[in-house]
Parts: sequence; structure tokens; C-alpha cells
Amino acid sequence: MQPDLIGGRYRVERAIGQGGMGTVWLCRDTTLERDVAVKQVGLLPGESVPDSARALREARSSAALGHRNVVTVFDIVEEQGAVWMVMEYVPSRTLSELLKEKGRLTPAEVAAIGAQVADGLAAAHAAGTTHRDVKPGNILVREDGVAKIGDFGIARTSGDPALTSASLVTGTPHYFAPELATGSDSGPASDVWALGASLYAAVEGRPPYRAQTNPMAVLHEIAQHPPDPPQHAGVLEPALKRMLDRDPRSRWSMTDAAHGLHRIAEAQTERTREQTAAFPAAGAAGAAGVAGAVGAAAAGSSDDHAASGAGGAGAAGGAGSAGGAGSAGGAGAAGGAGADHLRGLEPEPRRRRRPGPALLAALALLLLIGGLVGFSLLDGGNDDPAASEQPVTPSPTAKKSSKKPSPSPSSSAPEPTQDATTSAPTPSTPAKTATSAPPPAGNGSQASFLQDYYATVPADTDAGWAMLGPDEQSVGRDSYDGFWATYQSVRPSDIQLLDGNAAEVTLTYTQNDGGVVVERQRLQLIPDGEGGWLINDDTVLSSRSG
Ligand SMILES: Nc1ncnc2c1ncn2[C@@H]1O[C@H](COP(=O)(O)OP(=O)(O)OP(=O)(O)O)[C@@H](O)[C@H]1O
Repeated sequence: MQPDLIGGRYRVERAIGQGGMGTVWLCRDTTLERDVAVKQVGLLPGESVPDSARALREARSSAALGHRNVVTVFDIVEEQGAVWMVMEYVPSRTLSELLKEKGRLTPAEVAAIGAQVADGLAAAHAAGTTHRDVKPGNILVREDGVAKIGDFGIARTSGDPALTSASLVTGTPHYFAPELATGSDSGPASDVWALGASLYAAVEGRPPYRAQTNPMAVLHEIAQHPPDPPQHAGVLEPALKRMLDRDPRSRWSMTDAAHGLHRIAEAQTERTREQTAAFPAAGAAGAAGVAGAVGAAAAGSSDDHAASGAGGAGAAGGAGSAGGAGSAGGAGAAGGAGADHLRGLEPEPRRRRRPGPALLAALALLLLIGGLVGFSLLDGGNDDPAASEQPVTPSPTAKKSSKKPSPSPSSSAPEPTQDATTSAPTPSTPAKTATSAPPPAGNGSQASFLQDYYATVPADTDAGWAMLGPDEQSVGRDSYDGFWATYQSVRPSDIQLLDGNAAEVTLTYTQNDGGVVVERQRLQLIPDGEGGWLINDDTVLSSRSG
């Protein structure tokens, strides 16, 4: 039965959703004169009365975050034995509703949504809260593409005595991480898996593990086997691989996922801008859609990670990419999708990263190569049109030995810490190629190698690519080029060499539109076998807009 007034303050307008724990109502907050969503807090297994303490925990978990990608809880109201949660009203559809309607989403759409949700969850993790029930049904997507994670109902805040002993199995089995399926407790890494599984479901049209009548059978599958390789993930595939790493210790952190997914989404945006400039007619149609697009959703989503640009090395491993998205028919599709719910997130026509005549040649080439795929990190084929986002041929031009700095000291000997700020190029200085960079003090050291690398990119990605180890190169060349195509320069500073051939460096990226992003990264170097070094891994430690 529909209530009229909840808590003496929230006037019920209409039902807006039905969840496992009851109806969600659109209400008018008569005090603040604003719309809110109100949901009755239900019972979890083992409970006999509504748990207002749990509701309060959810309220605290999300209210403390105050993040644009987290649904805020405003209030908890107890009335006649019922507990009501008053939330920010998000006119939206859930990701699961979108999937029911569309079957599956494109990698570009999914990257834009995933990047935002990862931002919200990364903020939760930084605040010590694990969501524990990340799934498509808890991801709300607004008409303008903004995505929010809601339903922190079973969130656990580290150190919360009321929850630290809980052994309740909660959450949705399809999105359970392997460590949960084998009885371990959930932690932030389990949220990363669950988000990866949700994005997998979004791009594939089905969860990573097939539905079974018995939930225990699903858990058994998760515990025993890797997911089926995705078939439609395109540029998203490396990121999915890192998020669905069965080992929680090597799985991406949520911050890594946010960065990686933003890189994919932003590379799409950059291509959209170029496309709009190169094809004004298509752009006009796309402007309402594409241009607002991934950009509005992804860039706008992230105050913290806007345009994060780490990894010259492509920490982003997988993510760094988006070498070019969409199908050759994308311009029309984007324009035509103008009235669609996610019109802004449609992929744009594939094109190569450099503007000018190469654009037309590349588009023509795309028409020819259509659905060819040259990429399969999860050992999967890929028959989706979006798969044309993936590299078709690797670059034949990299000349590793001629582009790398000269020899370095023993790979096993830790080097002293040094600051390399002074010899780095400034943002306004076009990047130099490795061969033209003056050898810094301590020529051959890891620090000089890194200086050389960041003097090489973004101007010469052939040479930059040749300075990466196999793990970094697993992102794919197109992804790598796509990442660097969005930046005009990068300046390294404060290089700190660490034990184990690791280093930390601060990178100041200048985007093509003049925006600046500053990141602190940890890089893992490996010897190249010729006395030099390769960057084989990188992790973003912090990021801010300059
Ligand atoms: N803050 C909100 N603003 C607008 N609509 C919402 C909001 N929260 C939930 N909804 C809508 O209400 C529906 C039900 O939400 P609810 O959180 O109860 O569902 P659920 O996550 O499927 O259920 P469960 O509680 O079993 O996890 C959602 O699918 C969504 O459409």
C-alpha cells in the first residue's frame, strides 16, 4: 500500500522502482522542497526486524563520501516499526535495465560508465568502506550519461565493530569474486572484481558466469574457473582482464581501474573532438551526442581523476587505450542515436591518432578492415564490430636499440635516490625524441632512462613503445597510441629510485586542450638484455588536475 507521508516530512508522489527489499518511492521533501528517493529498509537473511543500525551505517557510508558518483543518503527515518532511507533522487535507469533494453552496450559506453563508478568506489575505498554488492542493478545511469553507484546497504566500513564479525553471505553471486566464493572475507579487491564483472556483463550482454538454477553452482564455477573470454569487449578487454584477475593481490585497485577506464573513455572523447573538427557535418549530428559524450560523462564524472593521464607506460596497462573506437559507420550512428538514452556515449568512427591526411586514409582503411581483430588478452576471439577498435597490425617501425638510452649499471644494484627535475622538458616545449635528448648526469642509469622515455613521448610513440616491457605492451599498440594522442607533452620530476628496479616519478601531463594533470606513479623497470631498461609496469599513486 502506498504511504502518503513518510516521517512527517516526505510526501509520497509515486513508485519509481522495485528492489529486493521493497518499493522505492519518489517523494517531495516538504521541508527543503526538493525531490528525494525513499526506500524501505528490508530484512537481510537472519534478521527478524528491520535493522535501523544497518541503515544508519549505509547512510553514514555514503553521506561521508559526498561524491558525485555515489548516491547520497540524506536521512534515515523510523516510523511504526519500519525504517526508511531517504536518498538523493537520481532520474535514471539502472545498468541492468539498460541491458535488458539494449542487450549490450558498446565498449565506449561501458568505459564511460565504469570510469565514473570506479571513481565513486575508489573514494569509498579511500574512506575505508567496501561496498560489497556492486552489480548492474546498483549502478544508476542518468540521461546525460552521469553514472552513480548506490545501495551501500551492506557496505562494510573497516573498523566497524558491528560488522567485523559478520559472516553473512550477502551480495549477488554472479558478481562474487573468487576469493568470496571460496569463503574469504570481502575487501576492496572484491568490489573491483564485482565492477569488472558488471562491466563484462554490460559489454557482453551476460555476466561472466552463466546463470544456473542453483546459486551454489555459480559460486562453484567462480571458485574453480576463469570467466569465458569476452567476445565484444574491444578496447575494454585489457581493463576487464586486470579487474577480473583471479588473484586479489595482483588485481587492479579501484584507483587503477578508475584511471584505466578514464583513459579509454577520454581517448574516445579526443577522437570525437578530432572527428567533429574534421567532419563538421557528421560533427553537427554528433555534437549533441558524441561530443557531449564520453567527455561529459567521463570527464565530468571525475573531479579527482579528470583526464588522468598516467602511464606513459600505459599503466593503464590495459586501459590506456582506445586507440580508436567504434565502427566505420559510427558517425551516422552517433548522430542517429541522438534521442537515445545513452546517445552521448556512442562510439565515434574509428580513426588514427594523427589529424590531417592520415585521417581519411585511416577511415578508408577501416572500411576495408571492418571487423578484423588482432587482439585477445583473454584468449577470446572477437566478432563484434567494435572490435575494430583493436590494433590490426603492430607497429613495424619501432627501433628499440637506437631509441633507448645507453647502457645502465647492474640491474640488481639499487641506485641512489636522485631528483631529475631539471632536465625534463617543459609542457610548452615540444617533446624531443630519445635520440636527440642530451644524456643526463649518470648516463645509463634508470633515472636517465626515465627522463629519456618522457622526452620521447608523446612525440614519438614508436620509440616510446620500444621502451616498454612485455607486460606494458600487453595493452596493445593502438591503446598506447590512443592514450598519448590526448596529450601534447609530459614532464617528469622528482624521480626517486627504489629497491628492486622500481622508481617513483611525478608526471605533469599537458592535454591537447591545455588542461594539466599531475600524477605520482610507481614504475617497475626490467633490464632489456642490452644494458638498458624497459618500463614493465606502472601504478598511479595519486592524481590531480593541475
Ligand atoms: N536514488 C534513487 N533515485 C532514483 N531511482 C532509484 C534510486 N534508488 C533506486 N532507484 C530505483 O529503484 C529500483 C530499486 O532499487 P533498489 O536499490 O531497491 O533495488 P535493488 O538494488 O535491485 O534491490 P536490492 O535491495 O535487492 O539490492 C532501482 O532499480 C532503481 O530503478
